[in-house]
Amino acid sequence: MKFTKMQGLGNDYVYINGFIEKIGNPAELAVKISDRHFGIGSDGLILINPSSVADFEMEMYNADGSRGEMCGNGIRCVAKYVYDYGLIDKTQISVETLSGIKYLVLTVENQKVVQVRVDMGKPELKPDRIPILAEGETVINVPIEVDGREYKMTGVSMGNPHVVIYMDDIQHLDIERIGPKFENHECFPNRINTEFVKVLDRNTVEMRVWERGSGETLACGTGACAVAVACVLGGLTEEKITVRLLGGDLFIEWDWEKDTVYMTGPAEVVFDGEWKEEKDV
Ligand SMILES: N[C@@H](CCC[C@H](N)C(=O)O)C(=O)O
Repeated sequence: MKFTKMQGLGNDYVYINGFIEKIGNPAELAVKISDRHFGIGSDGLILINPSSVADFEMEMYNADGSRGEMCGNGIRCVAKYVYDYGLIDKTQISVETLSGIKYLVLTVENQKVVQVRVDMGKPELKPDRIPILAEGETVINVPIEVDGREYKMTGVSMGNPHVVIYMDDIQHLDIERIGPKFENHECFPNRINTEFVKVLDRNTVEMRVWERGSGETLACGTGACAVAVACVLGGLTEEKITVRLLGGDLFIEWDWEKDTVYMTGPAEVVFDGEWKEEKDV
């Protein structure tokens, strides 16, 4: 089975061309290939499939085999894959995801995609699946107790669920300890992605992320969008911001008039490879 490993700001996935390869059990394969010692090593698996409603479909799995509705860094890499490997020659494409169809604009240099701008769609402020809230309530600075300490969380769904937590010091945060406690908190029966954020100025924030199903990653595109929305709602930043992640910067804009969030960032190929027959699932 042929694959391509790609990364967007260090958020790395194994990509499989679903036009050619047929995968019997993608969730199981995601767990095997993501293993950084016994597999290829990645934050998860992404299948690029035919679609009847868009140019392509993105089918995304986290490292633990769970399904993600959307993946911001992943969808930029899908765009690079389909253009660079000759599946399409347009620089404006559509991709079907579990959270709807996304529209992407590709920047091409020397016949290769170097950057992608994604219309990530409308942020949902009504939190999905947070039992502590009454019907219709939004999650803006709502208290939550985690590991014996009270935090204030802002919940934003970018197709997948996120909570944003502000902190003065994210560098020394013990994310391996606190991340799973948010992810598996009783408030989130479907688990959650958590962004720990320090606001630097009105146009710049830095964040670390604990992703549902993958743990700490170097970047999260949907997470960066959720952070931008939360910061605007909290009066902390302008609508256009740079989000500094461990793997590099993303440029996020919440366009009020269109009520959509744009994410712009890079996408890179790491290597092509072949998964050995005897390991197939
Ligand atoms: N890294 C992604 C998000 C991947 C899915 C997430 N872990 C979930 O389960 O919702 C991104 O760049 O958006």
